[in-house]
Order: sequence, then structure tokens, then C-alpha cells
Amino acid sequence: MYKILVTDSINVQGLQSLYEHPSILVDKKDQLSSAELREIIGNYDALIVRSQTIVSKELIHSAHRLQIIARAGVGVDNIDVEAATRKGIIVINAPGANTIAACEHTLAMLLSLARRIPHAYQSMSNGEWNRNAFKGVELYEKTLGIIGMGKIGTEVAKRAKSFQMKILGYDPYLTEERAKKLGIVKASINEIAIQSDFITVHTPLIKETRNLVNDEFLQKTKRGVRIINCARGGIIDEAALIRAIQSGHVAGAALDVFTQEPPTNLDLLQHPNIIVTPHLGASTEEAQEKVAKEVSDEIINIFESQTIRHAVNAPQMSGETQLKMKPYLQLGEQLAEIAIQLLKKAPEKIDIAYYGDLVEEDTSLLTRYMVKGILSYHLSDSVNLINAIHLLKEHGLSYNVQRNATNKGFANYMELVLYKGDKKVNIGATVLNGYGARIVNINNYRVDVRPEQHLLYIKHQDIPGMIGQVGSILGSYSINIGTMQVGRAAIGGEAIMILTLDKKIEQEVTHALHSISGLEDVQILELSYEEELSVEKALHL
Ligand SMILES: NC(=O)c1ccc[n+]([C@@H]2O[C@H](COP(=O)([O-])OP(=O)(O)OC[C@H]3O[C@@H](n4cnc5c(N)ncnc54)[C@H](O)[C@@H]3O)[C@@H](O)[C@H]2O)c1
Ligand SMILES: O=C(O)CC[C@@H](O)C(=O)O
Repeated sequence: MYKILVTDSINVQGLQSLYEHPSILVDKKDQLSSAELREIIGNYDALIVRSQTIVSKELIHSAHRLQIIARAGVGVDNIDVEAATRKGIIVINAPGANTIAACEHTLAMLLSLARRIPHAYQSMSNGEWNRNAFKGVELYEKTLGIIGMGKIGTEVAKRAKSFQMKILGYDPYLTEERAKKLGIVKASINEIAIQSDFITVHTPLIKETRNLVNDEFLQKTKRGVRIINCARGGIIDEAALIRAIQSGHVAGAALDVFTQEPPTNLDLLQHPNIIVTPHLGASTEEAQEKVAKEVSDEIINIFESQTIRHAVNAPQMSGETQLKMKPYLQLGEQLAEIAIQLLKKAPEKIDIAYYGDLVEEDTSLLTRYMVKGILSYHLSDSVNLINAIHLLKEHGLSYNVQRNATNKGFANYMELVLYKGDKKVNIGATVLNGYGARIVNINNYRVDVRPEQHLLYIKHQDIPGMIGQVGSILGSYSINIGTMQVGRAAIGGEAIMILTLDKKIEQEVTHALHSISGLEDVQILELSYEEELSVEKALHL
């Protein structure tokens, strides 16, 4: 039975698929203090939060069986994603499910700011009838600057165009072509500051966007500009904004989000030219049901080992790419397992190279498989596909990936080279059309080995009788040989033997093999092996 803890106010309708699932138990607990949450989190396999619960490093530390942290919404800034990644916990969100809600809220703020609707309402509810005090401005033929042309920024642009506004968009990923298609002007952040009558921000809160709208930016803006933030508190420097409004340079601001929530800064909350809402961007019935449903379905998918669609800390791949990459993934991990078992020590340097058809593909997940294969030799179960890259960095290691369109004699080819001091291990593999995965190169010896769970690697002198002696010793221990491959550099020189065996062999067998004259090295190679690897499971723990 999987146990899921739901904190914050999450739409119950949207959680229905979890409630109805026979193997899932849902506990809904609102208003838990962080100490209470820390005390119980160890009992749960998944946690669903909105933006109120702070999923801190300390909480994650106590989350001994947690596999998934789900954010019923977009921004994950209330979750310590790095700590989760390090622990191998999948962090998922629901991107897109509240885009329309946040976009419509931005337009409501835009219109409210232009026509001073909240002020007029407040005045009338105080019993006044003051038709002169609330003269507004029109949107028609005004310039709207949008910083962040992602999902919400794009929807805002489409709707603002219907007011016949001129739209300037700034986003590092906005191309001329997309801007043209949307009927907007691709602009720099400076051009947005200088030319806009209204400015709205729709970026995530990250290092680059913290205080993006600051004193320096505001000084460049037109006198009378109006500013909206329905994205994240902290993108606008609140103190700089208050200064610019108090000086009369900025005519008004509409804020749904704040540096600290709930905000306490009265200069901000009570200024007549600032309108505020309590982080309501996503608060529509439709969006709340959609975000809850989206993360619920995703959790079920993950528990049932199906595709992860929205993991914040795992590579995203289309279904088509997943299907194409499926045959390579287990091979990548096995390649790494062979390499690290032959190296025996933690590598100092890791080189990965992809050749032929693989150059065309998204190999990020395959690389993760290799890194996991390398690390699991020393870190065993504590490494998974979520934390593999993170753990590698934590151990002060990195990897180089080269992509080479030449085919190395195979339509697709992957190579892993591990270095430690003056020792180097080099393994190459391919997926043969119709025949499946093959290890085809071990330390520059050409071989043709179908990777199976139990392998034996032998380095020896190329002398007569070697194969027979190895076979009879294994036979004396009742070990059946599945396949045997021999590769040699030159007749009578050094050679290697790779055997696939039907069962795990014990160290005493290798001691017996060492008695053969001319045998230089014996190494048991244990590989992870699944009859039918599921890519979906790939991203699972
Ligand atoms: N108020 C709410 O309740 C509410 C609801 C939903 C989303 N949000 C917030 O709205 C924001 C946008 O959400 P989204 O779904 O559109 O995200 P998104 O990921 O689709 O778009 C964000 C865009 O910001 C761009 N960007 C990143 N750094 C930038 C920079 N330095 N300058 C300019 N652009 C930059 C990215 O390239 C991306 O296109 C997020 O912060 C999200 O958390 C708030
Ligand atoms: O849960 C909420 O209402 C906040 C939603 C919003 O800020 C988000 O990032 O999705």
C-alpha cells in the first residue's frame, strides 16, 4: 500500500483518482506545523503540496520512504529540489494546468490597474459616489512589455492583442520567428523598460530574475508606467517599486505575489496606487481541479511504473524518444557496470562518446544510466536515476560527452572510458538491428558479447589449451557456460576471454582459475539485467 500525504488546500475532486486507487491510502492534513510535518513524513511514499508547505532540506532529511514530492501547481520554489534530488526523490509539478487561470488573473489586474476598479469599489462600499476621482487610462494603442514569454506570458500576449495593444516580448528563448507568429515584437529588456506603458513579468524566480525589476530598470522606464507581477515575489524589488511609486515616476502596480507571503509591508499594502491580491493567480475552480488531477494521475503513473511526464529533476523525453532509446538504456548501464568492475576503483575521469544514429537522439537519459552504473559499484542502492548526476558532482567528478557522426563500423555505437591514475578501461557497445544489445569492444579487444547477468572476464596468454582448462575448472564447480568469446591482440600474445554463465560464481572459483599457467587476471562481472526493461521504470527509483 502506498501512503500519500496531502497538505495545503488541494481540490478534493482532483484527488479522486488517488482516493479510488486500491493500493493507495490518502491522508489529508491541513495546517500542520513544520515540526508536526517532520514527525510524520517518514510514514509516506508521496507528498502533495501547493505553495504553502515549505518542503525544506530538514523535512526531506526525515522523509525516509518518500519517493515523490508533487507540487499541485507550477513554481517549485517552496521545495528544496536540490535536497530532494540528492536523496533520489522525484519532484513533479503540473505545468500548464493553471496557465489560463494565471493569464486571466494578469489581465484582470491589467484592467483593474488601468481603470482603478478596486479603488472605485472601495470608495462606493464606503458610501461615496465620486465620479471624478477614478479617471483611468485606456489599453488601446498602448505598449505592453512582457518579460518571460513562456506559457503564461504567451497567453497574456494573445489576449492583450485583442485590446489592440502593441506587445513587446523579452525571453532568452523567444525567436524572431515565434514573435512574428504571435504578432508581437521581440525586444530586449532595455527596450521593454524604455518603451512600455505597462510591464508584466512572467518568469520563474531564479538567480537571474531575482530583482530583475530594480532601481536601475525602473529609472529607464517611461514616466507613468504601470507594473504587474502575477509570477513570483522577488522578481520585482519591492523597495525599489515603492520608491518609484512614491516619487510619482511609476503610476501604479498590481501585485499578486510578494517577497514574503503573507506580506507585512504596509507601504506596499496600503499605497493608493498599488493593488494587491493574495496570490490568487491559480485560484479558479477549473485550475485547482486540473492541477490536483494532473499530479494525482502522475503519481499513479509513477507508482505503476509508467512514464514520468513532469519531473522537475529528471530528463524530459517525448514518448517517441523514449521508445527509440529503450534498447540502449539497459545496455548503457551494463556498459558502465563492466567498466567500473574492471577498473575496480572510483574513476578520476569519465569520457562518454556516442556515434552514428545515436548522435541524432536525446541521450541525456542514457548518460544518466551510465553514471548510475558507474556509481552503484561504490554507492549501491543509494544511487538512482534521479540523483546520479548530482551524486557524481558531489564526489567532485564530471563527465565529458562527445558526439561523433561517424559510425565506427556500427550503425550506432556508444563508448565509455574510465580513468584512474595510469589505468584506463574502455568499453564499447552497440544495438544490432534484429539481434539486440552487444558489447563489442573491451579495452580495444574486439568481442561480441550479449550482456547477461553473470559474466566472467579472463585475461590470459594466447597459448593452446587455455579454453579447455577454463572450461574444465568451471565444469568441476557445476558452472554451465552460456557463451564464450575470445579476443586477442596478436597470435601468441595477450588475449581476453568473456564468458556468459548461467549462475553467479563464487570467489573460490576464481582462485582455482588463477592456478592455470598463462592466466593473468580473472574478474567476475555482475550486471543488472531485466528481461524487459521499461523506459518508464527507467526514471523510477
Ligand atoms: N500567481 C500565481 O498563482 C501563478 C500561477 C501560475 C504560475 N505562476 C508563476 O508564473 C511564472 C511563469 O509561469 P509559466 O507557467 O509561464 O512558466 P514557463 O516556464 O512556461 O515560462 C517562464 C519563461 O520565463 C523565461 N525566462 C527565464 N529566465 C528569464 C529571464 N531572465 N528573462 C526573461 N525571461 C526569462 C523562460 O525562458 C520561460 O519561457 C512562474 O514564476 C510561475 O511560478 C504564478
Ligand atoms: O498553489 C497556488 O495557488 C499557487 C500557484 C502558482 O503560484 C504556481 O506556481 O502554480
